[in-house]
Amino acid sequence: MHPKLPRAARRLLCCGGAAASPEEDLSDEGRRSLRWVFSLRELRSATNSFNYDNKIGEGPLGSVYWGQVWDGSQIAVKRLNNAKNGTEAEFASEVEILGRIRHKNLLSFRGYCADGPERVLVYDFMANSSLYAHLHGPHSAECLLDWRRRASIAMGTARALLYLHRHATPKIIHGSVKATNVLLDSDFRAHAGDFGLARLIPDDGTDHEKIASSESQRGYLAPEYAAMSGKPTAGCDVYSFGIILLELASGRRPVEKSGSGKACGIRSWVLPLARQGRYDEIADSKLGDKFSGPELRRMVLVGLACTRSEPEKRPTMLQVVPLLKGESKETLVKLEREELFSPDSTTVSSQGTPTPDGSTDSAPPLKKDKELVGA
Ligand SMILES: Nc1ncnc2c1ncn2[C@@H]1O[C@H](COP(=O)(O)OP(=O)(O)OP(=O)(O)O)[C@@H](O)[C@H]1O
Repeated sequence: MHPKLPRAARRLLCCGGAAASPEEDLSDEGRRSLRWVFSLRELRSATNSFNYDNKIGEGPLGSVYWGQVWDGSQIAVKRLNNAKNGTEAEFASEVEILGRIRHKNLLSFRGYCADGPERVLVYDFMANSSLYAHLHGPHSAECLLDWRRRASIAMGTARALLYLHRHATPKIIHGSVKATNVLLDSDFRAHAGDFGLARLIPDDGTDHEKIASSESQRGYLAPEYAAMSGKPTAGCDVYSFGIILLELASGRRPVEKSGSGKACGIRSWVLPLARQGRYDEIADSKLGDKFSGPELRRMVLVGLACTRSEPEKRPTMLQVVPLLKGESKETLVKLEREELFSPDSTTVSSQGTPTPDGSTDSAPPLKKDKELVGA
């Protein structure tokens, strides 16, 4: 499995003046001042020629390989199937824009390779794989996600999205928020991955469609997305994030088959239990009784608010962060009243047809953060 170490990654540019040594670069992911361009040869060497044994994942846009570079550090290499038809320089300039977007809860770019038809992105390798792997995948039996870790993953992912929506330059709609894109480092800190990839794939809709219809995206798409011709909004990110909150609290998948064999959205499953105050039954059984009741209730309520059918009724990430922290107690009480006790808020619409997420909401909207509505 161990690939040969490549000779050296070439230093491309140094932001902010002072040149840092590679050691400094690697010791502080969040404030790394160097970025790198990798040659195809180096990446082949790092991944044992994109060997099948090195493959750690596959998404609609390409395959991800584990690799090791000249200094022994580990990388995740995403080889894109179908990057935008542009020159190497155009691709490089888009990647460099994304490379400047840094936050402790975003997956760090280490570099890229644009060589002939090859377009490859290089990221820090996350030792604990993805949230998906721990909740539903190969690591789920190990039960490594205790309540503290789940709460920290929720908050870390919320902070990453808030940063992308409000503070990054340019502001970015993630567009593919889901458990496979929440990567976990050796301390189980969340790093949102795959942000900004819409800038690198063709605008013709094919790849956006591929992402939307991929198995790993199932259950995360906001109901309004279908009408948006592949251009998600901040509200879509909020919806997908809400699904992640419900997953973290309950351990359920975004969509599961019910006893009768019908697909049941996680929101439709959680909502009636929350209405009856049966939060203990919502809680992932793997947690046993080792969770904070008030925090779980908060996570569920915020998750329900984020997954309202009507985008204008969802909170923004700016509102979500203090809500999750427990800082907006009054808003949470209001939200609970609106979400759970609104007379019109049923799991089936008045026509008797389930809505895309299995519920309808008619509670009055929260006060909106203008900058983000429809961003
Ligand atoms: N930096 C990383 N460190 C460790 N594992 C990673 C890293 N990036 C991706 N992976 C693994 O590879 C898997 C596939 O990632 P990838 O982003 O290609 O697919 P996806 O999330 O299913 O789809 P999409 O391309 O729409 O995001 C992830 O779920 C994760 O297990």
